[in-house]
Amino acid sequence: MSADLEVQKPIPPKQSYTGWQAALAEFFQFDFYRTNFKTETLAGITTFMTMGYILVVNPIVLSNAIFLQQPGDLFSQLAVATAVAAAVGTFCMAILANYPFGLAPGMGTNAFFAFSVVIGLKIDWRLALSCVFVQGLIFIALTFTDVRRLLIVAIPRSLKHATAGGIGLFIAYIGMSGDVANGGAGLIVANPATKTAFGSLAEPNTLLAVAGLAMTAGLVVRGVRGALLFGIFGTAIWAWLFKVSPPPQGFFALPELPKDIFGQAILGIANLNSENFIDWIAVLFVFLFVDIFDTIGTLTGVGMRAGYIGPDGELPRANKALMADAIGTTIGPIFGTSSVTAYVESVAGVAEGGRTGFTALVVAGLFAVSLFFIPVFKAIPAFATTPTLVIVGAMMLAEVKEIPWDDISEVIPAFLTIFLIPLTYSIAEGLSIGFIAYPIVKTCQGRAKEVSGGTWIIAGIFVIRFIFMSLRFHHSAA
Ligand SMILES: Nc1nc2[nH]cnc2c(=O)[nH]1
Repeated sequence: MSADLEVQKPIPPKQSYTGWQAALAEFFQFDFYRTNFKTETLAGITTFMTMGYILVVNPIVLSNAIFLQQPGDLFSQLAVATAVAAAVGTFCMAILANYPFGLAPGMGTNAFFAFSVVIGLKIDWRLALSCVFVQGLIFIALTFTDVRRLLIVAIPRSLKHATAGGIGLFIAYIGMSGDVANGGAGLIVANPATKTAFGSLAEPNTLLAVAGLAMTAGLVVRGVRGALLFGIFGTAIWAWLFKVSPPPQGFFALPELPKDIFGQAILGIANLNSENFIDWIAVLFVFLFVDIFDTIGTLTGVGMRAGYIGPDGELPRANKALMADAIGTTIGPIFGTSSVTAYVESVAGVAEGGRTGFTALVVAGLFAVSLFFIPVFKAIPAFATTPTLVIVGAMMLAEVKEIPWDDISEVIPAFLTIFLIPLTYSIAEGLSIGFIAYPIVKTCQGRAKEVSGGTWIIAGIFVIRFIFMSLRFHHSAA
């Protein structure tokens, strides 16, 4: 990222720990990454705070589709399923891959699950969960075959930078476009004539999000440690003091075990019959595609920001990171939630200095603990995370400076990727359009030889997928 946007932080000196702290520091390679417990813990809390909204939003989305008598009646069980899936996936990321990435059910696929698959295609929610489960198993198998690592290598370098930049816009868009009715900032709102428009500063959520942004930006530019986290808590406290959103109504609450959903993903396979089989397979491939490319896009984009991607374009330990994601995706539906993915919000912790799996361990621990403190997390309004998401988005966008802007054959695919990731609300869609454009533009310029075999193959698969999707779903997936 560019030096003028970077929050300049001194590199912490090597630490000398003893006992269990030394063992942990060695396991997570603190010396190699020049980090320490304080930085990693702060980073973990920051990432968790920016992701925490999923504990409330995911159950809201899924409870439109997963219910017994009426929508919403399994909300509490879905909240527990969300926390367990996020904790397990993130824990695997910490232990297997030593990366500071938080994982949770993705916001793209949960809406696709609820509105397109269960409500639109009328596939029973148990059967839809079985789809996610089987997709997770295929994901694990693919990781063993090394296919996914090869996919990462096949992404042209300019598209990797473009994905990082696109994620920057995406994360800021997530932060600004949350619905006021759900505690969001409402800075960008839906508009029937123009699709989107500027919200209203007469809305208290919006006004406080803007004030929080000014405060957080002030802290960040002055290089205050923990600025992003202060931004979240500061904005939330203002919201409570000004009675814009209610303060925590309690502290501790025993979680409701997901007894009505647990295991349905496996039992649900029994509902498969000759009538729904084709749709089930089609949905399975959509989940698989979105999950693989969302994860790869996120790992590459956030990995670039954290400085893991070397000049060879490879992400070290990619297969382990992908395996953590695949395990999360396989376990999630057993508890009752849609695919788990590496979260773009992880970049907030990276911006706070988080570099190792210890950051992820803190995130996983907080997700596990959150099971008992749902009232507190429920009280932090989504708009309190807007300042952090916007500032981190600005930091990530700086990645696009690495794109060779004077070479139009690199610029067109890169631009399409940057532009479409936020506007389609999908890293996978933005990346796939860039992938298709890349060989086309290069060939038109007479430079087809510069395109690797892997890029041609993936672009071909994407073309087939788009044709298939438009025939089967009439609209794009998550
Ligand atoms: N990568 C990623 N990050 C997210 N953050 C919120 N939703 C998503 C998602 O679907 N994918």
